[in-house]
Amino acid sequence: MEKGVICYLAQEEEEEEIEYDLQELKELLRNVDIETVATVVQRRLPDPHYLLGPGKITEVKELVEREKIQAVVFNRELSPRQVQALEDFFGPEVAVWDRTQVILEIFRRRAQSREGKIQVELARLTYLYPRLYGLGGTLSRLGGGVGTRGPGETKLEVLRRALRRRITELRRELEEVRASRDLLRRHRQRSGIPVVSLVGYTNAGKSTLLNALAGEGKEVLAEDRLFATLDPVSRRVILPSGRVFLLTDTVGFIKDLPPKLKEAFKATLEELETADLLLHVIDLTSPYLDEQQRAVESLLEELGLAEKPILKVYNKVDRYTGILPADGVVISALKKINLDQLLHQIEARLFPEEEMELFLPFTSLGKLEKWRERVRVVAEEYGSEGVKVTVRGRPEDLARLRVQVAGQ
Ligand SMILES: Nc1nc2c(ncn2[C@@H]2O[C@H](COP(=O)(O)OP(=O)(O)OP(=O)(O)O)[C@@H](O)[C@H]2O)c(=O)[nH]1
Ligand SMILES: [Mg+2]
Repeated sequence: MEKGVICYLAQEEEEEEIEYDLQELKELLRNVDIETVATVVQRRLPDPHYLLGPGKITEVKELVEREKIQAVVFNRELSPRQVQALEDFFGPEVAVWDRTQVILEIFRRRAQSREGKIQVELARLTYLYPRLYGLGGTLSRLGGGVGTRGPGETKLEVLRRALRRRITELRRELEEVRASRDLLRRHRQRSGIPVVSLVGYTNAGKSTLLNALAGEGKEVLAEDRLFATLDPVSRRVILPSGRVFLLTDTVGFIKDLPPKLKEAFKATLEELETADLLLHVIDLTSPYLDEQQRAVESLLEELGLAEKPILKVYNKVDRYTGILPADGVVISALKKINLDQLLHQIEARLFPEEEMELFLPFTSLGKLEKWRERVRVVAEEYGSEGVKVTVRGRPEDLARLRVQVAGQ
């Protein structure tokens, strides 16, 4: 682990929000092997050179030297000029990061599939492009691969051109990958299997739930790290009734996702458009449960998905002792608690019940008995020759009932 200091520039933020942001940024940093040993908060207008004020940033530098800190991390996106100025200020031994860069680095480490890798590289290059002033530490730290060093106008121009070319190339590749995925998706739609997508804040337990529902031998990566999942993964899940649906995992959401990343991950989130049902997985034990829930909801809204049927799934009840929420389903994906109820709810939403009216002569009334488990009688109206019953159940059960019991 490297040592890092977080520099937080606050303006309107309340104390509570600052605390939340700091926690989250610390968590993000843990994912790139940086341990936060100090945080510095300043409330002021952004300084054009150093983001924080000159006095404050000097204090930070003293701290960095005293504590032998290797990384200085800012909560806001730095402009190209600020990166340059800060790198000059702290010297070559110290890495200067902003939040976007941290998230990019996490994504880079996690990307597995072809599509995920392309998306991440695109996002990195797009982030990097305007920052190609000189060639400070940023470029080499971000991996480069487009040249090694050498300031000077011409070299810079060459580099920019190379970058532009690479970006165009990657966009084309991404189109290809997407096209083949569309094909896959169309196959799926034709097969008529309903699709359920897991959404939720990072670390809520989506991948764990996917594993728990899909059964043995088909595990996807689940670990106690943010953004464990970068690529959508689908598994077949069998309902108690024997019906099947596809369950799709997605990358975890996060508050204030940098716009560039949002664009880069569009393909992942596009997957959600074809979902018949979204399972919004919520970590009951998170002290930021409300913020996280809101972050997910507003992102869904931005993506035009707010109208989709959504089932809230409150997870990690095994570690929770507070008041249980009144809506949704409460489960533990890890300890497999209440998963049957969850499946039941999924089934009810994917295959809604219908109502049917039947006329039964008194002599046939007994036949209804053996159907009690599959359909429910919701109304009865007695006449002189028989009963008019209203039953609820799944469409195919109702159809069979009509034939067998009533012969109608
Ligand atoms: N105690 C407890 N821990 C859980 C439960 N479900 C998941 N976890 C833990 O929470 C952590 C995150 O789980 P993941 O399934 O990777 O979370 P995720 O939502 O897929 O995270 P991202 O892929 O980063 O978005 C892991 O350490 C899991 O073991 C649960 O029901 N109870
Ligand atoms: Mg996951």
